[in-house]
Amino acid sequence: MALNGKIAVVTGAAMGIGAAMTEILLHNSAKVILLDVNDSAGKTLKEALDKKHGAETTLFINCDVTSEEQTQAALQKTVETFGGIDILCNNAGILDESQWEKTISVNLMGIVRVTYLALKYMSKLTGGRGGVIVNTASLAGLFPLMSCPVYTATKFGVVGFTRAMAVRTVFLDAYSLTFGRRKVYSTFEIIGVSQNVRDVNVSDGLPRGR
Ligand SMILES: NC(=O)c1ccc[n+]([C@@H]2O[C@H](COP(=O)([O-])OP(=O)(O)OC[C@H]3O[C@@H](n4cnc5c(N)ncnc54)[C@H](O)[C@@H]3O)[C@@H](O)[C@H]2O)c1
Ligand SMILES: CC[C@@H](O)/C=C/C=C\C[C@@H](O)/C=C/C=C/C=C\[C@@H](O)CCCC(=O)O
Repeated sequence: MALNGKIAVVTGAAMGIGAAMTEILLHNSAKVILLDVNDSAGKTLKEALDKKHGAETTLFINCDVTSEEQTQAALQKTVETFGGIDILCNNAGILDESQWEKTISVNLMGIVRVTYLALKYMSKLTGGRGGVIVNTASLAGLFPLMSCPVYTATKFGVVGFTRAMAVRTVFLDAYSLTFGRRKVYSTFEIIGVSQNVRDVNVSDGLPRGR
């Protein structure tokens, strides 16, 4: 996907990997909506990005991905402001074994929540223009870290959810098509593991890899 002109939502964008994703997207002429629960860090980064890339290229929205209401409002404001969503980077995450319920709520439930709410705007099945969803997992989603079992569980969950959604989306797209040859793109990528499901050739209605 060419990034220039695309509208990208990044969760946990105020610092760390999310801030780095934001810089790369802006460097490639995408517009970025930064969602983060840390209001001061988000506003500070927005000020710096305004000077570097121009104020019209970003929007910071204070948003807790554990809140359905805040997430829905942030995505709605994104679409009202920029006209749609092409890219979703589900990046927000914490590592805190002493707060295991919060860890599950942010790392796994947060990604499911933002994905499902964003698909209402992104999916071609509901009037969207399609796009890409990138979920940040971890090596801890591929093999267990004995030092952080709950974090590990959330990241295994992210990997599983992402892989299942990648196949499901292509499958649904394939079945929503009239039979015939048409390219269907659906790419869900995980940091560390890339699950690309694309270029599905639909003939008998069953998706076939290239
Ligand atoms: N740093 C690493 O070594 C590493 C390795 C593998 C995977 N990861 C994953 O990368 C992602 C980012 O990690 P990081 O190292 O940049 O962490 P970080 O702590 O630097 O940044 C995380 C950001 O997410 C935000 N955030 C936390 N809870 C939130 C919530 N409920 N709603 C909205 N925003 C919230 C924080 O405010 C912060 O700005 C995480 O999912 C993490 O699990 C990190
Ligand atoms: C999520 C908040 C962020 O700021 C901190 C992230 C820190 C680590 C993230 C994790 O996804 C990556 C872990 C990778 C570990 C890789 C190899 C060894 O360190 C494994 C050590 C064995 C163990 O700790 O059990």
